[in-house]
Amino acid sequence: MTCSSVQVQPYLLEALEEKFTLHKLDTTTEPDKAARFLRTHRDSIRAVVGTAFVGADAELIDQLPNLEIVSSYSVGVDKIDLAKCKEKGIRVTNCPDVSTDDVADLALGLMLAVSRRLCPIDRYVRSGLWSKLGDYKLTTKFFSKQFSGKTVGIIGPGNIGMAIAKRAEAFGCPISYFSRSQKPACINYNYCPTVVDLAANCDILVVACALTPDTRHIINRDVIDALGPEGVLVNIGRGPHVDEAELVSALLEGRLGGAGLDVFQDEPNVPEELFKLDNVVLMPHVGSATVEARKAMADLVVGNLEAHFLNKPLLTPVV
Ligand SMILES: O=CC(=O)O
Repeated sequence: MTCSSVQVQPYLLEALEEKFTLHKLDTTTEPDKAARFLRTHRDSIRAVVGTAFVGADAELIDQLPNLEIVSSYSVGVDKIDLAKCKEKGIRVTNCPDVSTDDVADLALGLMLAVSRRLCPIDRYVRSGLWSKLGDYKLTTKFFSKQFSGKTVGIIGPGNIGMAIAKRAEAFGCPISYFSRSQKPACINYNYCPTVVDLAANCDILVVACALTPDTRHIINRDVIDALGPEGVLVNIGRGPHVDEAELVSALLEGRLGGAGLDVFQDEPNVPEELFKLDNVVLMPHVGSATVEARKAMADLVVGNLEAHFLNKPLLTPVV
């Protein structure tokens, strides 16, 4: 079995080491070393443990002639070539549901942090400005805005989208949503048939859908312009959902009110222009990074592998 060892917690590595023969592929290593690793182990590898950052693309799959299963330590499976797996009869599993609450909590945290400018105001205290300059003032720089009651627009009312909607409702926020068709479970929410329509009719727009070819750059210039200079974008989905160059220029030019971002186009690289903006909150892709969720995810990864090798039904199959 191979596992990208840089983003997984020791608990998962220990469990994998205890139950399987584990070969750890350090994906931060030079390409030569990774190629040597694959040449050495290619025939013995029957399973790959992927992550939200490194999955199994066509090139990797083609190098592993005996690959039977990809068990991903993530909800999203956008880093796995699912069509290729299907074609080759390779099974794929992920970790749904166990991090839903944590990702939704982070989305709410980002909405609150951007609206109330929590990060720059925290820096105001840490840098000693409170005692030096006196009480924090409603200057343009730290302009804090009410979150309660704002209209929240959700792209993708799946498990995570609905968990976000439920939380935002508790803050008195009316909910609107976009998906390809109206959802019976969203009877109390306002359906918008296009993303531009949704952006034009909400204060805070949240990306909570899966990344597919259809949803790549679902946040483009038209959507950003519809959201406007008072609007806030929150992305807890995947970086490529957003046309990042458009987002950066909209924020720099004041055409968008703010952004709370947990994911980026080219992680771990974040556009440096964003670092100086007080209306932007940046997270290093940590939506599911709680001790509780990550343990449950690790248990699912191992449980799926055990089920596969014991010829039992997979716990959370994707393919
Ligand atoms: O991004 C995190 C995940 O897909 O679990």
